[in-house]
Amino acid sequence: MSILITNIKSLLQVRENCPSFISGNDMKTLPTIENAYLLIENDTIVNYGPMEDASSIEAETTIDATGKFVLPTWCDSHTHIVYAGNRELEFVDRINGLTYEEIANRGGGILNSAKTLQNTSEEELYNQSIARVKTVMKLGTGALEIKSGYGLTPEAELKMLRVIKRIKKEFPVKVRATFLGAHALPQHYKNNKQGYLDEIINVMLPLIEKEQLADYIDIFCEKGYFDLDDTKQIIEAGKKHHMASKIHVNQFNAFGGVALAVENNALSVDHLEEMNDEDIEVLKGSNTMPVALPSCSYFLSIPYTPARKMIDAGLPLALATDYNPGSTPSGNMNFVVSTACIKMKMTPEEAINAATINGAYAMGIDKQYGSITRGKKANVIITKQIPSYYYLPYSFGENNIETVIINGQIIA
Ligand SMILES: N=CN[C@@H](CCC(=O)O)C(=O)O
Ligand SMILES: [Zn+2]
Repeated sequence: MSILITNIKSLLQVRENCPSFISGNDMKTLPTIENAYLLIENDTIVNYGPMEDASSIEAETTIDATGKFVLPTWCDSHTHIVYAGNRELEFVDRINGLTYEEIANRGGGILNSAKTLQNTSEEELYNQSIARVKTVMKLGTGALEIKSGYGLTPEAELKMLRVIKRIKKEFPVKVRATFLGAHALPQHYKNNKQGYLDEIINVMLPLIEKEQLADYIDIFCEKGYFDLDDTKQIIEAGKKHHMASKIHVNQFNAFGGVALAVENNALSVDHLEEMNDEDIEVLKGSNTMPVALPSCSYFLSIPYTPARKMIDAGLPLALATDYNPGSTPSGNMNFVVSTACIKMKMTPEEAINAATINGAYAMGIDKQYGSITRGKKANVIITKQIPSYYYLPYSFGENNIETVIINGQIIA
């Protein structure tokens, strides 16, 4: 199967030799080819260039992209898209004055979702989750990291991870799985946090490795959830089972979690709504990708990750949705890119770099995803006719996507 896209107004994020990620000042550059073509064969980008070089190329399907832009699909490196039910009652509780923390302390929040998930069959969980996966694919997401963490028992965590594995197998979207057993302390371990950590380390992790259910490990490093010592235990246990770490950290409080993650070579540190100078300093020159989740800040009315300060200090930054029932019931990367520009003062170029190649790095797939590069996977968005690519973040809430191609398959 071959697809030739012709007359592309501008082909975005074209990188012959794509670096693993883009940092600091370089994030301001988005390499493009004007009036371009793109050739896909099966699941791979095989060629591209200016239209005048395309005259002799033939393909089974040709798409005329006159007036339209083509760019890599979004790489959403932080989601909890596999969950059961919703939490719209808590949403109304928050409107009426309760805080996220107060809701969690009453047994709502993550524990509420865990209860629902424990009582949901694997088949039903799969069906609820794939409805969301189909939606985000149509919104231009071609790669998804998906976390467990709403199970909180060996049985329910494995149920979540098996659903993720099935999505990985049955959908063209690229999926990476992260084990987040340490998302919250379950009720039955209320006064025995070490007991739960031991269960994660000695019971869950060996089972997960045996069934090859997770690529990465995660923990919610936050006051009232898990502290630095707990985080160290989880990162080290992950290493023993060949899982690099991606850490929820600095969502509400900054207390050294970023430094701990960097020292331990974490692949990413995610949230970062609260950042002090030391956090920025330790990230410099490291291989750990900072990941901002602006939809979460929007939905919870908490600070936005200080993107400007971080990028101006020379750091890279990735953008992701955090799609989950409690803090971000949305998996729309277009909204994330808009919000990053509007609220975090990222330029459109910075936001697109953050949502493509840097997102790919934050989920360990930068060799095959995140840019228009010969040999990379054929994952592209074709926009509607729009005046410029600035229009993508500018027209927030509007759907500017006409066609999505994932793994060489036309999705929408
Ligand atoms: N912060 C921790 N975990 C999720 C939200 C969990 C929930 O409220 O269900 C997050 O990334 O925002
Ligand atoms: Zn999260």
